[in-house]
Amino acid sequence: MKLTEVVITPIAMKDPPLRNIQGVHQPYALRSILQVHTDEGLTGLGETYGDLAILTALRGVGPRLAGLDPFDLNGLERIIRETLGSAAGLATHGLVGEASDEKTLATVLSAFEVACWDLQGKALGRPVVELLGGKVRDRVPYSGYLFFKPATHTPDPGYPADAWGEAMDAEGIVAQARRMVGSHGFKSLKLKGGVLPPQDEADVILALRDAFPDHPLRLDPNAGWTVASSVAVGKKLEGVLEYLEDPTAGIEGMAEVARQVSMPLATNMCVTAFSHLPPAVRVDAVQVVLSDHHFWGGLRRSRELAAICRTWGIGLSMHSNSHLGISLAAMTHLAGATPELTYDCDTHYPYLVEDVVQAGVLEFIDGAVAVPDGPGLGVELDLDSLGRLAEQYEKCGFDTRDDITPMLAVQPGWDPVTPRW
Ligand SMILES: O=C([O-])C(=O)C[C@H](O)[C@@H](O)C(=O)[O-]
Ligand SMILES: [Mg+2]
Repeated sequence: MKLTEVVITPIAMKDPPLRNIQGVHQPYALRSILQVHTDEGLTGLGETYGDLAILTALRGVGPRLAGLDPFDLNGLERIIRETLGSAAGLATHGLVGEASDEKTLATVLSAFEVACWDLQGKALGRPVVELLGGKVRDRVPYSGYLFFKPATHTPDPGYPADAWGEAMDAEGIVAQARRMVGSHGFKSLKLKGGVLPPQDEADVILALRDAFPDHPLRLDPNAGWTVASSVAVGKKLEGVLEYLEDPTAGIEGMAEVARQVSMPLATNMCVTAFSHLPPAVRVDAVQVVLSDHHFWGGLRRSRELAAICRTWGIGLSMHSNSHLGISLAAMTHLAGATPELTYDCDTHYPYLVEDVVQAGVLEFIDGAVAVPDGPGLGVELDLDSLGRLAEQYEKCGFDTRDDITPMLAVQPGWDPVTPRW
């Protein structure tokens, strides 16, 4: 089997005004959807960031893949490395640490690698989870991801407001959590912080603890705090959080906090590439790494990350950005075959109101998604929906994620500086 043609479609999907340290989500989140065709009539699917820089890099690689065997993942990496050359070092959005050549390569590789896994599974009539070694769990548990948010976007994007309403205080977040748990059955909760002053966010966590006495809780201010603030919150929430995620910036800063608080520290910001692991291990900066196949280089490399974490006694969790069903399917196959993943994975999926894959395969029951059992990723592209979201991309007026500009519309003069507190 040989690859013949790659079709890359940028899409825009409606996204609620979710707040974070960098500001607020734009009314549309951008993704790139890959269809990788073969001479045997099979099509492999991939999904990654939709930012123009990544889209351009993907488009540069696509035509170079003609003739490649989708089982030749080393060959895939070689071609991508050669093609990117000095185009590496592109900025990736989404609060996942600094850009680097290593990360650009990993991001571009991942998008095509997942499509190749999909093709391999389709060719063999086997789900991807079996190609990764088989299921270690039938259902993958996800955590309910809570966000501070206003009720509507500013300015009005011209479509009806999302169904979640405002959540800018403890009462709003507890109500959002009740709704998340009620509709999806999540058994753990993560609060995106970096929005209110740290002690207020700690109080929101305490309110969640009262409302959900048995749910493991996480708080993630995306490196918005100083070491001193991080330690103060860490002490206040001792015994309350299952982990504190990226309270402060950098390996050294995280190590300083880790020395003074009792709960594990987790990251998807200071350890986001293999080269970050040795310095982080040396100073015991993080006790949990959030994997993310989109920027760690795909499913194979995510398994390598899992092995390194196992070796060094580091816990493994999973990060997400706003994503569609192809990504959720890939995350679920990967987690389904990765025993080291002992924490519930993150997902933004409950905020999604439109998808490019058929309904009914990826459902949250008791907070978990069953590993799809169809060949490959087990999801099919809905071409009508893809066309509609592609049209939305053309009209939406964005080609790159930017949380700062819409925040300035909400609050003129707002200062994006970090650490903020
Ligand atoms: O765990 C994280 O750091 C994230 O999920 C990063 C994302 O960019 C999130 O903060 C968001 O979507 O606003
Ligand atoms: Mg995080």
